[in-house]
Amino acid sequence: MKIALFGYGKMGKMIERLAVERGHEIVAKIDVGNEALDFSKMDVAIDFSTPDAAYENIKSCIDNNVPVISGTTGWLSKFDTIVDYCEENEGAFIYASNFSLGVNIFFELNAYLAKMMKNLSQYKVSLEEIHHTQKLDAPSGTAITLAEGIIAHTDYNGWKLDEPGDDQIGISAKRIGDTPGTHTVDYTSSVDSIEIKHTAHNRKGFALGAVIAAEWILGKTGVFTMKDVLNLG
Ligand SMILES: NC(=O)C1=CN([C@@H]2O[C@H](COP(=O)(O)OP(=O)(O)OC[C@H]3O[C@@H](n4cnc5c(N)ncnc54)[C@H](OP(=O)(O)O)[C@@H]3O)[C@@H](O)[C@H]2O)C=CC1
Ligand SMILES: O=C(O)C1=N[C@H](C(=O)O)C[C@H](O)C1
Repeated sequence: MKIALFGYGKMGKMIERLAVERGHEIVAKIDVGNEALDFSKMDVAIDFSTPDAAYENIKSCIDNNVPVISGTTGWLSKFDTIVDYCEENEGAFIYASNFSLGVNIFFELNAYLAKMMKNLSQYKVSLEEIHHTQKLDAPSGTAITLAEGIIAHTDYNGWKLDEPGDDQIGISAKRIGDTPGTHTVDYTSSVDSIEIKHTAHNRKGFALGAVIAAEWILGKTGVFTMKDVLNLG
């Protein structure tokens, strides 16, 4: 498979390594604008760029009939627009705030726990995410997906960084050293706490998930999720 990498930073380089190990070829490594790109050489594009760049990168892939996988976080105000654009233009697109198998299992566990906690008003939920100091966005995309997973199954009305209202899920975002990504969901009452936690030890799980998603989307049309790719739940 001929893969174009939009974003050749920490994730782009890790994806290159794993993709080549799986027998794929990297035909483009794009770090800035994409004016001179030859889309006809690409079977699939993988975008791990920046919050400012992701929307245009994804749109240009759809415009050129190249299936696109995006893991870039921090651009979700434009997500619905891209979904509509992809459907109108019969493109192929997968976004995931986190491509690792472990986090996608964690998302299922989070939803299951939220359903059990729905009527237990003595417990207040909160989220914590810890990442490396170069991360541009806060809270992390993964923390937002976790919050949305809880909101879908409880009476919480939204989430907020730090100091949440009574009906909001508080998210604490910490930036420490080179931390690849740690997410904790905590339910606390006056007598005890229940915590579930996912810790990434490195970026390999994210990168492998993105390459598997790229292999899966080839030949398909539509907007998909990692739940489709991994056949979870
Ligand atoms: N969904 C998931 O599983 C995961 C998502 N992420 C997300 O992926 C994104 C990238 O993460 P990471 O690799 O760590 O970040 P890096 O900062 O290491 O890499 C981002 C790269 O994008 C480049 N870039 C800037 N502008 C453009 C553009 N217009 N088109 C293409 N590339 C561009 C940057 O180049 P330059 O340095 O020259 O500006 C840089 O090389 C982040 O949003 C992060 O949150 C990260 C890990 C897992
Ligand atoms: O920026 C990162 O590094 C990561 N970003 C994603 C996020 O915002 O959730 C996924 C992972 O946690 C690493």
